[in-house]
Amino acid sequence: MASQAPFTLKWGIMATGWIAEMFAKDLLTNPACRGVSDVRHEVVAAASSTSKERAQDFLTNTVKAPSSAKAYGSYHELVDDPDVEIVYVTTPHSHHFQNAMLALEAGKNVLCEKALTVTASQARKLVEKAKEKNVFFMEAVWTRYFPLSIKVRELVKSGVVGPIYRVIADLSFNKDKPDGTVDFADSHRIVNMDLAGGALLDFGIYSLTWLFQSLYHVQPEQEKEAPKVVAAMNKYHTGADETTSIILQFPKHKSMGIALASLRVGTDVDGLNTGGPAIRIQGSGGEIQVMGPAYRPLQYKVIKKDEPGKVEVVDCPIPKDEERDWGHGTFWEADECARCLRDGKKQSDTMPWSESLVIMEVMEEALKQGGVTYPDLITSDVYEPNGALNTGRK
Ligand SMILES: NC(=O)C1=CN([C@@H]2O[C@H](COP(=O)(O)OP(=O)(O)OC[C@H]3O[C@@H](n4cnc5c(N)ncnc54)[C@H](OP(=O)(O)O)[C@@H]3O)[C@@H](O)[C@H]2O)C=CC1
Ligand SMILES: O=C1OC[C@@H](O)[C@H](O)[C@H]1O
Repeated sequence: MASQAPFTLKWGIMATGWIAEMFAKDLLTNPACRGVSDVRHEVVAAASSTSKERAQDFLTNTVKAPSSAKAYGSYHELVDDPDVEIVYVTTPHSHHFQNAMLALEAGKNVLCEKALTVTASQARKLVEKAKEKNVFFMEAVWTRYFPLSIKVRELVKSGVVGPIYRVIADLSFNKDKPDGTVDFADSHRIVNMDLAGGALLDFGIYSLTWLFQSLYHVQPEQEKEAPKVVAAMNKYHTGADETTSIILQFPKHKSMGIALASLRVGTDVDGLNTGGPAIRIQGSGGEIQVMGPAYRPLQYKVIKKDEPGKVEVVDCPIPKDEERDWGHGTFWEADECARCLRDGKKQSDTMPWSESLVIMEVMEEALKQGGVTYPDLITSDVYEPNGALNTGRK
């Protein structure tokens, strides 16, 4: 019997920074290397707000896209390209609302990097626009699509360690310097308030992802309970949060989660994971541990209360395309986008709009309690197609 041709999704990459490179290279890997045959990807265009030359260099030299891929010197041109079926928004958090709206307004499907937006209101407006335009829209929380995450969600649902009552998740990097600063220039997007920097929106979202994956997402729809939030933040001299701790309480489910993020201490103390798991999913009958980093986990362990000393260790390596010498792990979320589009779905069941919105509400509340206030330009939910965030750097 002849096998069906794979569904092909044609991508346009908006911006040419670090994650754009990781993702575009993943798109260009052979899906067979990860055992996928039903979908495939093409990079048909990339745009840089800096210059067309930068976009061309990105396509030709950085990611080695086919020569037919088009380079644009503006985000506007990218979203107007009829060959582009889905736009991947890879700008700093500050820009996501305006850039994703630009693409949605043009009728494009959109995969938008995390954190989805700076405010919950911005996220709601994007969801409304996706609905109005009848297009696919998803927050790029790639970790959720890892086979490891899928397996851990299954384990949680199966009750292998009993009902889950507590989850502790940490994504922190020790960037502490003896002079009291951290190892990022004040202009760097991770600490720059104009770019919505800070530990929460950059790292903490992954800690929250693990809380939400194992305490919220797995709950039946009719039982879903938005958490109560208690948060504390220490602020860096730029005004961004440098160490953030959030407690989420789900009283109806008798469960709690603790999400941690810091630029001063590291989850992985010595680079060898000697410090233990980044994530502990604790049930009455045992615990599932995930070795970090939280965004790209490669191993989990199951420890049961009634089997003392016995630890099931499962490695989940990221497959590599040997020919392209590449495999970062973002291809699984790309495959999800392709399958959703193939199947006519406008949102992903694994990262539904409703959950992105609840997470944005949680982060907004945490920022409020922590006293972090971002500039008006980047918290506005008024779409400005020709504003600075859509047309070039301020
Ligand atoms: N999923 C993941 O694992 C990761 C996700 N991220 C997320 O991706 C997004 C981008 O992060 P990352 O790639 O590390 O960031 P980079 O700074 O490396 O790239 C961001 C790009 O955005 C464009 N840009 C437009 N306006 C500005 C501006 N005012 N200042 C800086 N850049 C601007 C630039 O591209 P150009 O000049 O071409 O327009 C720039 O190269 C963030 O939301 C981040 O949270 C980041 C790292 C990993
Ligand atoms: O999303 C991310 O994951 C990896 C981190 O290094 C990066 O800063 C962050 O944006």
